[in-house]
Amino acid sequence: MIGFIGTGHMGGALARGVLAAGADPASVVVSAKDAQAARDFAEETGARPATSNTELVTAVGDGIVVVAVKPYAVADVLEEINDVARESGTVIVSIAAGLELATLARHLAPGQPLVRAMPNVAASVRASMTALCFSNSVTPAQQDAVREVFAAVGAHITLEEKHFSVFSALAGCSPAFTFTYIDALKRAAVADGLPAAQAVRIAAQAVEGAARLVLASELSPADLADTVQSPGGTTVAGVVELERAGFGAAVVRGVQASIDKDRNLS
Ligand SMILES: NC(=O)C1=CN([C@@H]2O[C@H](COP(=O)(O)OP(=O)(O)OC[C@H]3O[C@@H](n4cnc5c(N)ncnc54)[C@H](OP(=O)(O)O)[C@@H]3O)[C@@H](O)[C@H]2O)C=CC1
Ligand SMILES: O=C(O)[C@@H]1CCC=N1
Repeated sequence: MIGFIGTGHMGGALARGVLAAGADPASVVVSAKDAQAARDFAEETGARPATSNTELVTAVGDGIVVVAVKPYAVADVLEEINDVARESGTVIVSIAAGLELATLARHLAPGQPLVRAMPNVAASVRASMTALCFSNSVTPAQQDAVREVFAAVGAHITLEEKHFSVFSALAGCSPAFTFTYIDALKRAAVADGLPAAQAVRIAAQAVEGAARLVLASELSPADLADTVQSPGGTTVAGVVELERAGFGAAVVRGVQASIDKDRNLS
C-alpha cells in the first residue's frame, strides 16, 4: 500500500505516475486538506480517498506514506500522524524542499523509518529525476520498496543529504526554468509568424531530443553544442547573441538563487 498526503502539483503528479505505471488503484490512498479535494482526485484517477491523514496512515499500515504538503505544513502533518505511524511501522517519505531528516525526525517517534526525497513534476509522465536519502532506521527491504515507487515514476539516485539543495535546484526547480525557456522559444517563433501551439510542440520536441542526446552521448554538452555550430552559420550567430545577453550567467544565478532559498528553508 502507498499513501499520498497532499494531491496538489507534486503529490498528484506522483500518484498519477504510480498509477500510470500499473499500480492497483485500490492500493493507492490519497488525502488532502479538504476531504472533497481528495475525493475529486480519487474519482478522477481511481485511487482510494481517505477522509483524514490518520485514516490514510491506518489504511497504509507498514507500507509507504508520501507527505506532499508545503514545507510549512509538514510539521503539523507529521505530528498528526505520529501515533498511528509509530504503531503501524509506516515508512514516511517527505518530499518537502529544504527540510532535513533531522528536522523531520523531531516530529516523529525515535526509530520511525524516514526518507527524504526530491522528485520533480515530470513524475506524472513517469520522467522524474528523484533523489533519495534514507535515515538509519529504514531497513534494506524498505529502501527497496521506496526505490521501486520512485523507479515507477522516472529515474532516481541515492544522494548524500548535504547535496539536496543543489539537487533540488537542478532537478526539482529546473523544470520551471525549462518551461520558461520553452515559452521564450515559443514567443520568438510567434513573433516571426508561427502559430503558438505549433511553436510549443516544435520547441518541446527539440528540448526533449537535445536532453536525450546528452544522456545517450559520451560528448559533453559543450562539445555537443559544437556539433550544431557550423563556422559562420546560423546557430553560432544565435549562441553568440544569447551569451551577449547573459544567458549562461543568468542560468547560474537562477540555480544559485534556488539553492540559497532551499538552504534557508531548513
Ligand atoms: N511542485 C513541485 O514541482 C515540487 C514540489 N515539491 C514539494 O512538494 C510539496 C508539495 O508542493 P506542491 O505539490 O507544489 O503544493 P500544492 O500546494 O500544489 O499541494 C499541496 C497539497 O497539500 C495538501 N495539504 C495541505 N495541508 C494539508 C494537511 N494538513 N493535510 C493533508 N493535506 C494537506 C493540499 O490539500 P488541498 O488541495 O485540500 O488544499 C494540497 O493537496 C512541497 O513540500 C514542495 O517543496 C518537491 C519537488 C517538486
Ligand atoms: O519551489 C517549490 O516549492 C518546489 C521545491 C522544488 C521544486 N518546486
